[in-house]
Amino acid sequence: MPGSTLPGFPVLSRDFLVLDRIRFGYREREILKDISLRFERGKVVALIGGSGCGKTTILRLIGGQLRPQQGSVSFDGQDVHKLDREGLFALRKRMGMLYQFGALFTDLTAFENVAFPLREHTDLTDPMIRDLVLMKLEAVGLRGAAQFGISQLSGGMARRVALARAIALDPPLIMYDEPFAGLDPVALATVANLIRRLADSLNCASILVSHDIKDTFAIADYVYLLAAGRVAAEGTPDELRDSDDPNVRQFLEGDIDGPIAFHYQAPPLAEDLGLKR
Ligand SMILES: Nc1ncnc2c1ncn2[C@@H]1O[C@H](COP(=O)(O)OP(=O)(O)OP(=O)(O)O)[C@@H](O)[C@H]1O
Repeated sequence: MPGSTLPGFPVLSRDFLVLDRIRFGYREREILKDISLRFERGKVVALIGGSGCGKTTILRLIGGQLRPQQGSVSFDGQDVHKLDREGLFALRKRMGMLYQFGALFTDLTAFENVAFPLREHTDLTDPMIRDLVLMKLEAVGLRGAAQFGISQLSGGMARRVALARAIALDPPLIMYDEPFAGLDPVALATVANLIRRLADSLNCASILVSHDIKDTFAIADYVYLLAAGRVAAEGTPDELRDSDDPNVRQFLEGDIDGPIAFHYQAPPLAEDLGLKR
């Protein structure tokens, strides 16, 4: 029964997380005009698009930090923007988030960083928390670094600790906002590989926001290319690579000239310089 929302039936397949005809603007500035996206468990879905096209905004709409002016976000059968405070709190526990540059607590050890959400959101005993933390650190290959301070970790290791923290509560959804930023090629490939492995082993829906096309395409099952507030193209990495769509070609080839605008929306230059009569 695909997409069932009957009580007791888990929401299946492509309907696990659905953004339906979302329109959103910050005050009068419209960022998303008409965005529909679907995500399923066990799949890595990439959101790509030029800087400022609204990728992070979409993650914040999914997490309920922002409210769309039109359209809806349905997460595991629940309308995110119809939940009350407690409902939202419970929902966010089910969404793991890996922020750009990891955002770890620098005064805590790797172990304590991963333990933090468990202490915050569960009543588990200390021995249980200890075992869970060690298992999460093991999953990212860093059990041996559990007692390291954050300053003792390399950039790639810190990102992996942040990943262990993001999966501490076994979320069915993980959102990655620029997880590769600032990593060297080897650390980047390690983190990319982990994102893929975690999607497979935890069967979680994974949303990957990244500018790194090569590594994103290597692990993604499906890709949405956003431009001008809409989905400009979508498909598997292979389909997009073979696409003749000018938006796709411009983005994949990094051309300055093309349908994706270089200029942030502004009044005519002459007007700003006071030259307009
Ligand atoms: N709190 C805010 N108030 C007003 N405008 C905002 C706010 N946050 C973001 N914006 C604007 O909304 C647009 C989309 O921002 P967003 O961060 O979602 O883009 P993005 O695609 O994630 O960009 P990047 O790839 O550079 O991280 C940008 O033009 C940004 O300036």
